[in-house]
Amino acid sequence: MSIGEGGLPLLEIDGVSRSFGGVRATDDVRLTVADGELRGVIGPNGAGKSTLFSLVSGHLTPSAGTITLDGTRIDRLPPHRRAELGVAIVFQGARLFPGLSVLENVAVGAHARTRSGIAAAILRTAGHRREEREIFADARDALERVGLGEWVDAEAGGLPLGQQRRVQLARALVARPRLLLLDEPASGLRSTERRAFEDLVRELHADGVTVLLIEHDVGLVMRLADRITVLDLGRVIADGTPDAIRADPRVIEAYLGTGDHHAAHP
Ligand SMILES: Nc1ncnc2c1ncn2[C@@H]1O[C@H](COP(=O)(O)OP(=O)(O)OP(=O)(O)O)[C@@H](O)[C@H]1O
Repeated sequence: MSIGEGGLPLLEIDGVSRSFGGVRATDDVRLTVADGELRGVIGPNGAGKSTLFSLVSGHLTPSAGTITLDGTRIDRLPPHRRAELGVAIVFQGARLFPGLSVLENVAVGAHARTRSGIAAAILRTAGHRREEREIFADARDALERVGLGEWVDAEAGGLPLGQQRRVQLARALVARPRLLLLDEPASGLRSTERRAFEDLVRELHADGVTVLLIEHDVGLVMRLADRITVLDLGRVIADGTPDAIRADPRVIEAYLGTGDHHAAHP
């Protein structure tokens, strides 16, 4: 049995729909991620993966249905409130502050759990200074964890894309998330960078981090995930272990598609 199976539910997406005009981008999606699980979400172009990701991160709200994190409804909360509750996001594409150091970029990720607020930041109270020291210590730990311990002082914008993606991951980890959302984290990476990133996600998962991974690279998801949910035209068409998904005729049809509604193949 792999990690996460049979664990308590952490994320529950229940009957979630979201339309854009006449298009049902997600349609009655149900998906439960267990604590400690690495769940992959795949599907052809336009299947609703990005929409689902935004519904969990809080950048979109559902037209119907509920999303709960460890029993707390989050589907109406703004992204920063979800972050405070433990949802951390690595968005598609690197979005670092290029002129800041690697360490500073990661320290920004700790914002979700700071307590002393803006006034303290301006007044530089003792509490704030202590908090700042803690944040930078945690940022160093997170960078060690992603293999960038030697790079803390480097300018983030000068790093190769594979390293930048690691900085993003560290930035998400420093907030000590309960759920790590990864949106196409391997996109744009060269094959060696891609394999190294894959190993890193595997290590984090082995350490107990719960991950929801949305990814175009089906092979990568098959290798990493405990379970995979397959979307097609906004609906869940399959949900199971990588082996079960690989053999599922509906999945094969959705990808190799007889219909002309699918623009791409895996
Ligand atoms: N902001 C929007 N406005 C209008 N239509 C949208 C919007 N976002 C998504 N859609 C539509 O919703 C459907 C699902 O799109 P979504 O981007 O979620 O799919 P996807 O699986 O992430 O696709 P891809 O793999 O190509 O990124 C598509 O038909 C898309 O055109």
